[in-house]
Amino acid sequence: MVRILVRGLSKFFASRAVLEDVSLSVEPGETLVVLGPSGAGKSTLLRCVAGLSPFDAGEVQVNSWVLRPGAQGLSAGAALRQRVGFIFQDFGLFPHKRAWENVALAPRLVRKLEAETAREQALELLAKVGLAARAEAYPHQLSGGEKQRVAIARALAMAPAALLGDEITSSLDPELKWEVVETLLRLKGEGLTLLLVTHEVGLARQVADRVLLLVEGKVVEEGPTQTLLSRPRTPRGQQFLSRLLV
Ligand SMILES: Nc1ncnc2c1ncn2[C@@H]1O[C@H](COP(=O)(O)OP(=O)(O)OP(=O)(O)O)[C@@H](O)[C@H]1O
Repeated sequence: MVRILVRGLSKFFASRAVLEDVSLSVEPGETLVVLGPSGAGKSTLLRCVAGLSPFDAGEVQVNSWVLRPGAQGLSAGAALRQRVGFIFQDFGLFPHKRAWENVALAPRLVRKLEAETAREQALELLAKVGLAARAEAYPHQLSGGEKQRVAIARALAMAPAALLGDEITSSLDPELKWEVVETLLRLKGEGLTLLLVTHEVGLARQVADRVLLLVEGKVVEEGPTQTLLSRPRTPRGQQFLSRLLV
């Protein structure tokens, strides 16, 4: 079971703060959706939590892994990513590899699984995300929703106890979004800790236990999904949500 804690995280690009004193927690098995407009700092926040980007102040703690400011934090991030899966907005699949090969690659290289074991595991994971019949397809032969589900299966192949997802439904048509939401709901049911960032209120409403609003690099407010989305407490939260819901 994984708990994610972020305390007082700040990050600057040149002298401009893109994240300012951001704190959040995701309890084991909980789904937190960070909601915010374009440029709010959502991707940057997720990359800091995954140990993919250095930050300037604060601390990220994922169970016993602690990431601190500077480059040293990034080497701790490499160990952390063995237990935490990261799903990128653009899927990040290898175009010349079949769906199952994309899923089997990291277990082969990092966990040193035998080829046949890695293939069997990949086929099982593709079945779990509803893609058993598409295992032999190349990414260009898959729809956006299918590609995203292969990316989820690939993240699951490292047996993560938590998944971080960056705008994982934003590029999909409405009917394909549902395929991914269904997959997320299933994973949530299995007790995975999920931290998702998005500008889509619909995704937050469908999967989040709690929502955190991030605007211009600052936490505006956070709370249980239904309460926060229907009755934001702060003027900035009200302003942000009314703009999104128009
Ligand atoms: N490498 C970089 N160098 C300088 N500025 C950057 C860099 N990466 C991001 N930024 C800036 O940091 C701010 C936050 O960007 P970020 O991508 O985290 O926002 P976001 O909320 O994920 O936006 P979107 O929803 O549009 O992806 C933006 O103003 C962006 O221009």
